[in-house]
Amino acid sequence: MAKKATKSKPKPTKKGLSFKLSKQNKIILGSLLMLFSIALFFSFISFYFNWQDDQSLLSEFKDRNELAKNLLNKFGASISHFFMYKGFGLASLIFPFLICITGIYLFLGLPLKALFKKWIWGLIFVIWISIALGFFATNSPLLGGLVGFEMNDFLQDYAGKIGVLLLLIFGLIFILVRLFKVTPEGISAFFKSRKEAISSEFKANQERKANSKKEQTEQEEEDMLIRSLEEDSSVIMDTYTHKTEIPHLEKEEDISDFKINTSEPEETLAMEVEQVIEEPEELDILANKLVDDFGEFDPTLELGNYKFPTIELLDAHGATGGITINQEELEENKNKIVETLKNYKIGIAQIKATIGPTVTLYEIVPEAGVRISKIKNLEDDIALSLAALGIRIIAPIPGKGTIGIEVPNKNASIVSMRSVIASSKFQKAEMELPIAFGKTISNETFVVDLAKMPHLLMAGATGQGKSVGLNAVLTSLLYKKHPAEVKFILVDPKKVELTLYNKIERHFLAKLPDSEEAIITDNTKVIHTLNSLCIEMDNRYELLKVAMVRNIKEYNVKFKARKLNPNDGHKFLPYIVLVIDEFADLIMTAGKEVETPVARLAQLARAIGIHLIIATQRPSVNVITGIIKANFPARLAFRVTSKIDSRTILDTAGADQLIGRGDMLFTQGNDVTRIQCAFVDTPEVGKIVDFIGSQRAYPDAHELPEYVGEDSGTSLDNNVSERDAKFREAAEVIVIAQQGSASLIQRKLKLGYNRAGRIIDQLEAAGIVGPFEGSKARQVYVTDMVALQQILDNE
Ligand SMILES: Nc1ncnc2c1ncn2[C@@H]1O[C@H](COP(=O)(O)OP(=O)(O)OP(=O)(O)O)[C@@H](O)[C@H]1O
Repeated sequence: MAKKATKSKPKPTKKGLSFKLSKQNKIILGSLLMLFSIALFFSFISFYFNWQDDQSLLSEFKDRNELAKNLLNKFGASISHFFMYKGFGLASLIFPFLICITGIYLFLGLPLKALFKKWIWGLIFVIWISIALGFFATNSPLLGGLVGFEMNDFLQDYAGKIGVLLLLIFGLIFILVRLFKVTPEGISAFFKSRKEAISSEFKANQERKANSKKEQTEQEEEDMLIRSLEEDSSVIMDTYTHKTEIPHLEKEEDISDFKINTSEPEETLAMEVEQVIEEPEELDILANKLVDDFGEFDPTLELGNYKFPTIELLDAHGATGGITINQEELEENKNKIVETLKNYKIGIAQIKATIGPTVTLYEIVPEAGVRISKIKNLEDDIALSLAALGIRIIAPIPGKGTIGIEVPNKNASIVSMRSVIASSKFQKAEMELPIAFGKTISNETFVVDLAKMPHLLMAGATGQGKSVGLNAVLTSLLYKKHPAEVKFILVDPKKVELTLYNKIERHFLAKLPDSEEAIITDNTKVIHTLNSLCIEMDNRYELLKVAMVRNIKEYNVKFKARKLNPNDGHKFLPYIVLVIDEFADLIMTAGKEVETPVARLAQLARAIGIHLIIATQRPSVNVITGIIKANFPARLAFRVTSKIDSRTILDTAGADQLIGRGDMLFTQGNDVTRIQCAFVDTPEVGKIVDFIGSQRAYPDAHELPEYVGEDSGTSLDNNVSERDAKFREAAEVIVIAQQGSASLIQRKLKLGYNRAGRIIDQLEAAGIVGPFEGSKARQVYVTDMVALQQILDNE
């Protein structure tokens, strides 16, 4: 018994040790334990058949001439004698299992915490079985071992036979309830579960498993019992003869051991709760199975052979050797800056130059006590003395504590699209919609994610590089994205800038269902398209809501993992990039009809993957209205003609001092970055679209939802019964305001744009408002409420 106590104690020691073991050592120790458990198992089994013959050899262990019959010879005979005879009898068979499991845990490097629990339960089982067998199989004490026999003896001295029986029953209940979680409800649920739905059937399965485990152990016990009964008579003899020789057992110790063991399961219960937490994941099993069977959904599969454009399609534009530094020019500019500042009594402590593709940045650290505003005020004077256009003073440079003076290089070098596309920064960019704009003043490739912007406002006077900038954006996306992942909607009122992209209509463009051309050049169609995009946005939001995700990225991940059923309307959602060139022209002709859906899209479309790029020549306040500006945090300015225009677009001056030809300022909120836009020529774009266009395409351009517009009033019929329920209210709003616009109805009556549009049509048909007049609001034909009342009453 004393030995038993030492046997149960090493476990925590082993556990503590294993934390220090290296992986290799764990594998070695694990294998050793597994093999040892096998040896133990076979020697135990063998012991039952040969113990009588081998017993006499135990004292002659060292004698090599004596051989035992046990499968593992004298070692097997001795260790089995110790465990089975002097220990726990048949219950000792649990030890090889426990040792084997320990070996497996170590071998596989599994956490040893759960193992501890197994050992505790294993020991409880060993003791309970040993006492139970000692109690019931009094005729064959070998079944319960010496421990079972002595424990019974001891307990019966105090509690009598009935007391021990009750104790055993209590032990059994304890094991069933704590380990197998058997409850009266559980038992009845088990029988009912076959008739219940699949979820409860799962629970029933667990119980069934638990029950079958129980049956298995009982079966084993029975088998062993039968086998031992066959050897019955001789066992009694020997056991009794030995009884008198049994050394005194340290019963107190054993009992206290038991107490420790029974108190441990309290801790292990908490771990069982974890299994319950895992259950909700069952919901994903179907999706995981689908992924296992068919792999993740691949949106690019339909155009599986699509080849991305190659870098050779782009020109190097002579800029092969990088920037050539003109030392003389640098020195000259530096001297001029120092002199000019000296004239105004501003001393310089330090000066440093960073050479960019178009401009060189001179960073100045002024002497102590010089006011920054003084230098900033001298901007024009410094520009004059440097005799250069495009001087920009940044005082101070954010995060640096220096003052920057940007001076244009005499010979600006072109930043080719090829160089920025080939840059590792762009190639390795893990962004949703990466755009390589060009290079910064410190000659770094500037790459941003359109999906994060999430919309872009571009402005610049004519001929300053806007169209090239738009092409750079589109080219970047064409080089990085598969046709399944992004779709463009191109609005080009000038009809010449973006026509080239017609060739990739069936790959990359999206259009309205009834339109022939994908590139939109007429204003009415722009309004239809914008409204159609609003419908698409609402549809996408609905899909996201059903899928319980927050944005398009999560939605597509879920869809790819086959967790969303296409039969429920789910589909892979490509990003949609709407590009509007000459937005000013559009606002001038269509006014609110354009502004409202654009503002709506800009406000809401970020999460569902619709991104807007709006370019304008005239960044005046009536083009870039407050509502549009507020929703376009990312702004890009090429050279503009006035400080006011610069303020309108960037909220700061500076864009008026740029030098043109792709020199631009970009801001995404606070900092303004000066960038030289990458240059991509029309022939290069031509080559790229030819390359893509010559490949297999989708049957048609990506189709946008249908939108029924409100443009022509000629075919409207004045059917009173089909009027909108809010018709009268809308008419009153229009007459009171004397302004016939759909957006007014939308705002006042809190209606969707489409419904407001339909009401306007009905008002036109009823003769209350005039026809569509582009940017202007419709004329209101009814002057006051009395007249309106008469019209409506006479109908
Ligand atoms: N990034 C650049 N690098 C070098 N040169 C450029 C760059 N961008 C534009 N240019 C030069 O400026 C010219 C005009 O550019 P672009 O056609 O893009 O101007 P724009 O602003 O679109 O003019 P518009 O508004 O009249 O269409 C180009 O033909 C080219 O020579």
